[in-house]
Amino acid sequence: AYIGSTNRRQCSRTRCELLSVCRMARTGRVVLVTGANSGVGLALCERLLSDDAQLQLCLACRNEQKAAAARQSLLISHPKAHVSLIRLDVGSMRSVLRAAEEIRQRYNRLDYLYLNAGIMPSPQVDLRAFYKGLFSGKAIHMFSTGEGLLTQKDSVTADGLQQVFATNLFGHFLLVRELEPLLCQPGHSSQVIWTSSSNARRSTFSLDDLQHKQGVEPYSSSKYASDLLSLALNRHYNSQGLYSSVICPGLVMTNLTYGILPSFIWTLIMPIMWLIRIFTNTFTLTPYNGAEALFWLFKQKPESLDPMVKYHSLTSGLGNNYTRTRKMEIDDTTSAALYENLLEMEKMVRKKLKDGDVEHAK
Ligand SMILES: NC(=O)C1=CN([C@@H]2O[C@H](COP(=O)(O)OP(=O)(O)OC[C@H]3O[C@@H](n4cnc5c(N)ncnc54)[C@H](OP(=O)(O)O)[C@@H]3O)[C@@H](O)[C@H]2O)C=CC1
Ligand SMILES: CC(C)=CCC[C@@H](C)[C@H]1CC[C@H]2C3=C(CC[C@]12C)[C@@]1(C)CCC(=O)C[C@@H]1CC3
Repeated sequence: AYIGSTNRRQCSRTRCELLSVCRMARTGRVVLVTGANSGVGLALCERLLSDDAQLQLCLACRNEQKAAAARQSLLISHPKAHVSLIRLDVGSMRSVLRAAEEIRQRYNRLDYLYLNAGIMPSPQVDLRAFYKGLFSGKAIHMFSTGEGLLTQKDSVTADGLQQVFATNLFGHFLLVRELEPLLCQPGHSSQVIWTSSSNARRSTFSLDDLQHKQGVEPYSSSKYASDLLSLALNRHYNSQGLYSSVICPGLVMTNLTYGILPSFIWTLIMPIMWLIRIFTNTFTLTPYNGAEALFWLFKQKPESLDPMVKYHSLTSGLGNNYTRTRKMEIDDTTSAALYENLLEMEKMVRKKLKDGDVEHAK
């Protein structure tokens, strides 16, 4: 379903006016974005500040220098903006707990929590699968999802978790749990927005191997898990005013994709990608375009959102951005089972961290 466009049409004027009235009534909204120092996250911050100068924007990043540079660049275009920094390594559970404590001290509510930080370590492209895919009649599907083309090499974190799982999913889950008091406030609704992917695939995920220790597609598995988890969060927290959604930014040129192919190769094949964009619309290519669905959700009433769909940033052949929904291949039973498993894992991680503190104090 076509649901939005930045190239505004006449018919959407009334809706826009209504939205801006709502916006004025709620100034000073608090927005936290993880992985905000580059790529899609940073482009989102730019777009949010251009839309609402009153925002209290918090960039949650693991690298202080990169975060300070991102803040500086935002302040150059928006000198009066309220932009603060928080140190957060979502792959480290101790860092998540520390950052959450700091956030709870700084703010008394949170309106938007963008769970955007993500990694794809040591990606390998399967060239044979690529050539096969080109002539298989499924080329467009292959280009829009990357299905079957990529494998990654995962590692284990200091917490004993698989790095991709910890970063893309579990650290964010713990963050939501820790920020529950700010997100769930009586008479007030909040949005949690996950940057998922079209690469999320059911077949790469297993409840028996949540962390994807056994496979070679931890990225796809972690993104599918985020789709499931978003549904579970809706089931648990909608009654307390928290609404969760997932988006896909499309294929965007960022540090993540420069890890797949070097940036000069991407530059060389850019004309081919513009051509492919005519057929898929998923080649958003720039971080600004990729942030379209994240920005679109910022402007929606959370109660109107559908927990079963993914919101896709798309860019047409002529370069127009819009957001479109696609039904996800998820179900309540698997989603609830994942949620229960994550709660169990959370208990274990908390205990381990506490025991570690006691041991350290001895
Ligand atoms: N680019 C694409 O084509 C697509 C991207 N996505 C998703 O979009 C999201 C943003 O990625 P994108 O902008 O492309 O890539 P970038 O690499 O530019 O951005 C990723 C961000 O996540 C941060 N990050 C990574 N690990 C951690 C961590 N442990 N703790 C805190 N921050 C961390 C990075 O920080 P640092 O600079 O310190 O590494 C960076 O700011 C990701 O979730 C990705 O999976 C989804 C579909 C397609
Ligand atoms: C001619 C041309 C465009 C070649 C590139 C081939 C592949 C390297 C890409 C085709 C589809 C891409 C894709 C991704 C990575 C690069 C490709 C496999 C992602 C998996 C990157 C991360 C995501 O979250 C989704 C992307 C889907 C499409």
